[in-house]
Amino acid sequence: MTAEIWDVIIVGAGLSGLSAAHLLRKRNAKLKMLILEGKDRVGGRTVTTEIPAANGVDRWDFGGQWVGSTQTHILELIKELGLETFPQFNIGKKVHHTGGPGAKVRTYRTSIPALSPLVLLDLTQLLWKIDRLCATVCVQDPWRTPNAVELDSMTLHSYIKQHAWTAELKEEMGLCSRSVFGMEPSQMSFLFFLMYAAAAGGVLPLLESTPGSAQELKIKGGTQQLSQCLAERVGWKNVRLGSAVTAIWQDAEWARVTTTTNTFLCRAVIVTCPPHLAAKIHYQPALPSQREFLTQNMPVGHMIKFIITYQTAFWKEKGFSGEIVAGSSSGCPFCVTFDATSPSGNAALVGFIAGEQASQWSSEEGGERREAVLSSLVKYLGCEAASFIHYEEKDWAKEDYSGGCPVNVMAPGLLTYYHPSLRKACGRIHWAGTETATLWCGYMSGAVQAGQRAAVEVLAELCPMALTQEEQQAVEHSLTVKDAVKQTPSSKHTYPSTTKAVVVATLAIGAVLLLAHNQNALLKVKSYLTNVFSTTTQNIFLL
Ligand SMILES: Cc1cc2nc3c(=O)[nH]c(=O)nc-3n(C[C@H](O)[C@H](O)[C@H](O)COP(=O)(O)OP(=O)(O)OC[C@H]3O[C@@H](n4cnc5c(N)ncnc54)[C@H](O)[C@@H]3O)c2cc1C
Repeated sequence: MTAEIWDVIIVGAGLSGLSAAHLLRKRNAKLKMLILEGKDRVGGRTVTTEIPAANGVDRWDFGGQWVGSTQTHILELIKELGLETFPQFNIGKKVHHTGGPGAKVRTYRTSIPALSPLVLLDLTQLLWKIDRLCATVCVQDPWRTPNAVELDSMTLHSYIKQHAWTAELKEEMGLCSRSVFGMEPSQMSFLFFLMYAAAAGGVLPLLESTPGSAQELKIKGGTQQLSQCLAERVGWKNVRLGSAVTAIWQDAEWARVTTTTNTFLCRAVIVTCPPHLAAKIHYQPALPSQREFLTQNMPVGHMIKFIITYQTAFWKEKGFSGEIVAGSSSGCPFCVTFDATSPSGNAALVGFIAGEQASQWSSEEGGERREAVLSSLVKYLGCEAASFIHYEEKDWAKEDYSGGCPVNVMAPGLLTYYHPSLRKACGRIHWAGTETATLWCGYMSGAVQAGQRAAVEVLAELCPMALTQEEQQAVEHSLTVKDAVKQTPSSKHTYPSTTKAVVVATLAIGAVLLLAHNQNALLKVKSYLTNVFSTTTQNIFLL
């Protein structure tokens, strides 16, 4: 069989692969470029599906959904493709249930969760510490972060255990980890968590649905349109669906890319699949052992996303926003829900079963999972929740060529010893995909940034004249630590002033409560102050 000859082959028609293709096409219309995709659709971890709703049918996202105002790469793409965004509805009471099934279900209206003053104090001190550490992280080269080896040798769980005082906050942090990564805090390196947060501008933007955060806006008509529009611009004839790449061979002249049915020759390859799937492709010659070790040890999260449509948004009528946050001890299968009413007014809720809850509920029958979700919704929002129009869910662990979501994380030790190989090209092979991004890594925006970066690398090899001066410099000189830190949006996001006020108030109340009633807590305060003192001293010496 004779092999087809192309200039560039891109593995994966998700946002990263199609963004790379789009940039290559814009810079050099003559480049012969082919995108090979394992699924029978474009979009990868974004998929928009039509389901029954109050006014007939409507479209909802079952993968990536929200964008935020600091996510410049995705926002520019949305604008370029002529798509529109609309804000996430978050007005009204939010429901919060942690502390065990018997604990009181609380409601609150601000961005500060309904926690006791003591837990709020604990939360504030923990976030403050983590955000200070985030500011020291070099996202581009995380192994250069001060104390990198120590930070990378612990998990998020061990850091929380050491630095959070209250059991409720520990549960709260588990919940956050589950809803952001689809993973438990014990499964990821603390330095990885810091890097991920730093790439988003801090911890708060990962969690809130306020300006600057990850859950601020949604795209009218759904996010899969981004990939469909990109495929249109690149040319559908250059996208081959149902074409999973199984092997990539390289020699001095060519890269040979094979699928189960075809072989292609090309001068450069961009691999955009998530690291655990990139590791399944056979490479000849073998990739450097650092790269192999890295990708074989980057587990992917587990999320089941569900949408439930209703005749009316009864929760809004009752003064609720639709946001429910429930800890694993509450007995609720999901960790979080939000209002998902469509721009055309079809009422819906969206929710996530994630981390250990996803692995537990994934093995149950679909009907049982649905009943458990509904009974929790009835408990938190009222009996109207039982009268739904349609329930639809997607278990991403069962999706071919994804095998989990939303992102791959790194176990302890990987960042300090193996991370340089994550983005470093191996001969003719360049690496993209959201996991390789330095801004909003793990998000759709990161996928676009990473695809564009890989396209620039390929242009530098195949047609350097197509690069801007800035791009040429970026390729020639890998960024310095200082520049990389400067690039992260961290300085843009500050704590809301209300949070600052709460810090002061809760510090005072918490201190009085602690000292007056609890000998054990007194010891914790002492150990905390000693810790702050020793960290400050250490930092002074590190300066
Ligand atoms: C449930 C869920 C919720 C999310 N929520 C958000 C959110 O609200 N906001 C946000 O910004 N992000 C969110 N994300 C993450 C976001 O969707 C991803 O970061 C982004 O889509 C990743 O794009 P990518 O191109 O890097 O990877 P992918 O989309 O995974 O693309 C890789 C492509 O490679 C293909 N592929 C894999 N192996 C092969 C092979 N061997 N041969 C050929 N093709 C192959 C895959 O089929 C896939 O199409 C969410 C994701 C999920 C699943």
